[in-house]
Amino acid sequence: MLIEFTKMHGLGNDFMVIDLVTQRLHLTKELVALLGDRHLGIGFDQLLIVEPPSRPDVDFRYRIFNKDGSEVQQCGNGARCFARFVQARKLSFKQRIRVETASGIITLSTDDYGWVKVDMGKPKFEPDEIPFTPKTITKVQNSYRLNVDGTPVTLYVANMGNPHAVIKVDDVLTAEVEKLGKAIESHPAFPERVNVGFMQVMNNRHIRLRVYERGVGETQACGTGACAAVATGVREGWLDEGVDIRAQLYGGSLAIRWQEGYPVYMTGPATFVYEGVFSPEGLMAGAGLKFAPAQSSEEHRSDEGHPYHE
Ligand SMILES: N[C@H](CCC[C@H](N)C(=O)O)C(=O)O
Repeated sequence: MLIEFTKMHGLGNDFMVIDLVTQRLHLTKELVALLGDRHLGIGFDQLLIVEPPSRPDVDFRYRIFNKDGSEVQQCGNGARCFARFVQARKLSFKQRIRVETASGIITLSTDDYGWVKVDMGKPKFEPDEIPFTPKTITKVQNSYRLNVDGTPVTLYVANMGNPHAVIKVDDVLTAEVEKLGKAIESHPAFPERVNVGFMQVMNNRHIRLRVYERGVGETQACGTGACAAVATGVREGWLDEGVDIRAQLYGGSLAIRWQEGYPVYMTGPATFVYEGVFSPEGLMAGAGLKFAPAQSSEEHRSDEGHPYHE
């Protein structure tokens, strides 16, 4: 059995995108991790799955898996690629697409120049909404002091459907992204782990950002990370509210806009790289793993079930 896929990226945050509307695939954590392996598989930061909607008021279901095989609630750069993918595969002829994700519904709007604007929903900042559950909460205004391997770190927390920690730094180029990012990503204070953003405020309309992503490591760009960072900056008065803020990442810039009480809007590009096919049986056999083909249309959900809140 061969499965068609498309390789895409959003500012260098790279994805494998699979249409499970017209194809069937039995997704397991092992198969996802194998597909994400840049030597044994295709290689990606995240795997994006397009599924039929489970409710009449949306166009598709959008599922996201990190390269470590973990299924997560949201992926901003991926959402832009999702919109361009479903149009290219003629799964939708709409310019405004509503998709359900594990963290709720988002709306994707494409223009004639290849850019995509996404309503990413409203940010949440309360610890239990992240979730952020340190043994003792040391709060200074909206920031928290967290002991990271003996070093006190000041961070902000935000949920964009997925959990984010945001650290304000003087210079992203000298920030200890790998060391601190790794330690905070799996810190016990974040029971679902966390994406860790390092934000340098250039001026009230421009930030530089690096993100150590949950389940991946540092990526070239992170859409939800940019949304979490800008929302934090607006809330702290470092950034202007209600206007496009330039979020400059290694892979390029996104336009992020937010003001209290409204969703975060993210606008940016989505890029096609190549199309291909793969054999799940061949891939798993090559890695010494057994592949069980999908039995029924329900079978292509991941073994662990899905984190959908019906
Ligand atoms: N790269 C993605 C974020 C993926 C988030 C994932 N790493 C998680 O575990 O939440 C983005 O553009 O928003």
